[in-house]
Amino acid sequence: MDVVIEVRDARIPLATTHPKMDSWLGNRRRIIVMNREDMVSAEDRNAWATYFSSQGIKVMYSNGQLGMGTMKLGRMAKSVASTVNTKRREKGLLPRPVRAGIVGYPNVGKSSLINRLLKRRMCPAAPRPGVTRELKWVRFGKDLELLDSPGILPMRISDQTAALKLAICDDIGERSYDFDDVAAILVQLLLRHPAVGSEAFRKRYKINVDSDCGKMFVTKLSLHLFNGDTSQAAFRILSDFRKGRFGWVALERPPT
Ligand SMILES: Nc1nc2c(ncn2[C@@H]2O[C@H](COP(=O)(O)OP(=O)(O)OP(=O)(O)O)[C@@H](O)[C@H]2O)c(=O)[nH]1
Repeated sequence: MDVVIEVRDARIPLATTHPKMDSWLGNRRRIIVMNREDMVSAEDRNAWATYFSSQGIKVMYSNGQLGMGTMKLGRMAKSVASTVNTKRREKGLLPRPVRAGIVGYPNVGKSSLINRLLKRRMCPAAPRPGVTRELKWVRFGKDLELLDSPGILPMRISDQTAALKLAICDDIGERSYDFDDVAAILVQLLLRHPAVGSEAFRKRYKINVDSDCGKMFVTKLSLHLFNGDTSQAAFRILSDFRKGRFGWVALERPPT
């Protein structure tokens, strides 16, 4: 690969980068794509753009579902890797297409981005993690080749908070977590979130939040709506968050 396009979930840009990514990159150029731009606020987008530019990292936003940002991504990949062909020409070799590898965690939108860029359904995309199962090169025009890859996760996610955020954002398979626990943590995160808070919960579910304990709220909601079935209550909270019913908010802010 001449350039690595690392796709992240804009709601959790830190939890969706592989801890070994920097060492794998070596001298390769990298573009970070913050996909799911529609699922965060303009304020979140600006904060992260400022953070990455202060680190000298090229970053762009995209919406893999609607195709926003994909043409820019194609152009950016070609320009970032243009030195490949300059070097080939110097050696008397014919130019070849730039090879861009698209990598990232499961379900962040890699295949959707490629399909949108190619305007064809070349790579399977679905609303669940683990759909892409093999490496696949696809050609875009005469001077760019893209490699779609299966979502990669560390063998063990040592950072439990990151693991919980992946579960909240549906970026890891449902079988690997407990809905009740994950929903309880989500409640806690949203109660503390400046753009959400307890009022959003009161309005949505017509019950008061008595404490900042997420588990207590899941239990209370289960009694209010689901005859005490906490799994159903947990599922409702998670799916409301994923549908933007608490507003489109990022769960991570740039480090200060
Ligand atoms: N709202 C929204 N949904 C998106 C966006 N990009 C992709 N999706 C949806 O997210 C789901 C996952 O997208 P995929 O393209 O299959 O993700 P992937 O990274 O290739 O997933 P794996 O095959 O598991 O590695 C699909 O239902 C897409 O329609 C986006 O920018 N916004």
